[in-house]
Amino acid sequence: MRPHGGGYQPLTPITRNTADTSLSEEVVHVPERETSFLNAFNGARTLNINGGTLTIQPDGRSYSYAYGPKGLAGLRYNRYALMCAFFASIGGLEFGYDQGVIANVLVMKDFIHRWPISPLQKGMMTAVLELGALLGTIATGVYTDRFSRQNSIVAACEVVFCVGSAFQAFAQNLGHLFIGRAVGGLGVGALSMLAPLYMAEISPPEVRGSLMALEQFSIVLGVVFGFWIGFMTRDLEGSSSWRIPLGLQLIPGIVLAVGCYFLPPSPRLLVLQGKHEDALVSLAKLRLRTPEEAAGDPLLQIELTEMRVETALIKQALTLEAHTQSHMSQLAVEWQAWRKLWSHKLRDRTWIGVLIMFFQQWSGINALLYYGPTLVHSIGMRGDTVTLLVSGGIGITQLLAVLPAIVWIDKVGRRPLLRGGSVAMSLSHLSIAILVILFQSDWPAHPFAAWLAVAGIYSFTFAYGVSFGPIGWVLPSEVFPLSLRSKGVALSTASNWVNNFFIGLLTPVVMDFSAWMTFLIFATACVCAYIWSTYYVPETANVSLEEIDKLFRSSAGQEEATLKTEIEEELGLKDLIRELADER
Ligand SMILES: O[C@H]1[C@H](O)[C@@H](O)[C@H](O)[C@@H](O)[C@H]1O
Repeated sequence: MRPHGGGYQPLTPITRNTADTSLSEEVVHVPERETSFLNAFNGARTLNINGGTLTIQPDGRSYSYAYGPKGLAGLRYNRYALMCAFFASIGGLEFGYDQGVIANVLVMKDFIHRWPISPLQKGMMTAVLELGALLGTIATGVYTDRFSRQNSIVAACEVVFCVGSAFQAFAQNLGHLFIGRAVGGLGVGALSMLAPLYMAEISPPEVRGSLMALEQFSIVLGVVFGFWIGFMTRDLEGSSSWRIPLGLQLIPGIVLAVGCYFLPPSPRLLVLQGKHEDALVSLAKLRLRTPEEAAGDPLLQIELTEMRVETALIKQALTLEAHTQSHMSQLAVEWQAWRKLWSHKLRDRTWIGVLIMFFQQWSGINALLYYGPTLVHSIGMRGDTVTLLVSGGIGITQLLAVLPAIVWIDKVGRRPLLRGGSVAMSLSHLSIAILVILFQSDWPAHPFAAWLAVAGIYSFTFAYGVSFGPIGWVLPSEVFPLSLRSKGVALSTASNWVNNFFIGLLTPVVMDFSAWMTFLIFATACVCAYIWSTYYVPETANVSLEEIDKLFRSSAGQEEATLKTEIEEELGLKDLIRELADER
């Protein structure tokens, strides 16, 4: 028997008013043809519930649900969640915009004339934002669960980001610019983890990947805007050439901060904070149900109960630890929570969060974004064409590539995209390395080979853009349990910033030493990424966030599994599924 008084309040059992729902067994709308095909073999039943489906396996216990079809078609059924996710992703736009704009600003005539800084200082100007972002990410991981997700986003935008951008745009000396970038970085870091976190928490399982890939869409849209706006203003007279593009980033920051007041709160965070009624209201809104429908809708009840089960499970575990923690300082409790991410139960997931960002960065995308022009320069191309072709082109290619990712990520799943993407990325790097070895001594005599190398850059970028680009922002928010999700995502985002920082630092050094070796290093990283995604990454597509626990069951322990089953029984989840399974 599970010990009682274990720290979670038993909740009112689920009461379902079937009269309010359109529950029918005859399959009016099955999300996937394969599902019904498979069902015919394994005896699973698919029930249609208010436009969504619940598939119950013959054991009467395992189930999966969806509010609509998978992939793009499902977005129509989740248009409100889509709108909210799209809005939250403006946080990513800010992040990409800075990357796009800074490359242009640092080479603008007025800027160089006013502040003739050394290459090292230029590097520091870029890196200080990354370091600020790293700090912002970790700090957000510490504090965010105490507030609503919207308030955290507003704080990141208003207080930190807007102050940072204003400092940059109105800078009177280098110090202002430096401070502006460091402070702005704090906000960028906070937003880069808060937006995916919120998006994962409001998304239904069947379109979660597509909705979350919007983060990457916004980041690269930001890169494209930043690059082209900087490109257009760079010949303006005086400081407006760089003040305008730096100042323009205030606009999306303000739009996001104001719009946040209209976003529904994250139902998962509300459950974690014990506000179950509010969570149901928010969930109903997100799933396009009226409050009256919500009370009797089995899909909503299942989703909400799964969240309650997980929270109860965590609280239970925390109560067992409370004894140890009662004499600990706040700081020690916080430290304990971070350490838990590396406990044997959770470290598989933590590695996934950290490594996906490691491989995303070591694929070499930012080496191309930051130093691509230098590279293409070395293969005999000059002037504006170079910058346009590489920096401008890479942004646009990434933007185009994210579209198929949005369509496929839930249909074919995360793993096939990661595996296919890493093969294509390593082949592209490898061919560039070979071309460099063969023709570096005389590029002008081999224009075809030079263009082939440019094609290699583009094919790499496209492969990255459908795989590690978007999935780097999807996977971390999916794999962690509710109580540690914000810290886990913070750690994974921190891995993005740390590796991003090292790539920026090391690429010019290695490139200077040997261009082909640089590409070979990236090719090797992509081969490792292939092995890793094949053997270590579980498929999280179409699984609810709470059910993802099962994918890691191997490391979660039998004791916890039994406890979970008991809590599911107690909160009525099992009864609800059984009742639905028996209903004729
Ligand atoms: O996903 C993004 C995106 O691909 C950006 O272009 C890149 O600069 C970032 O570092 C990365 O995290």
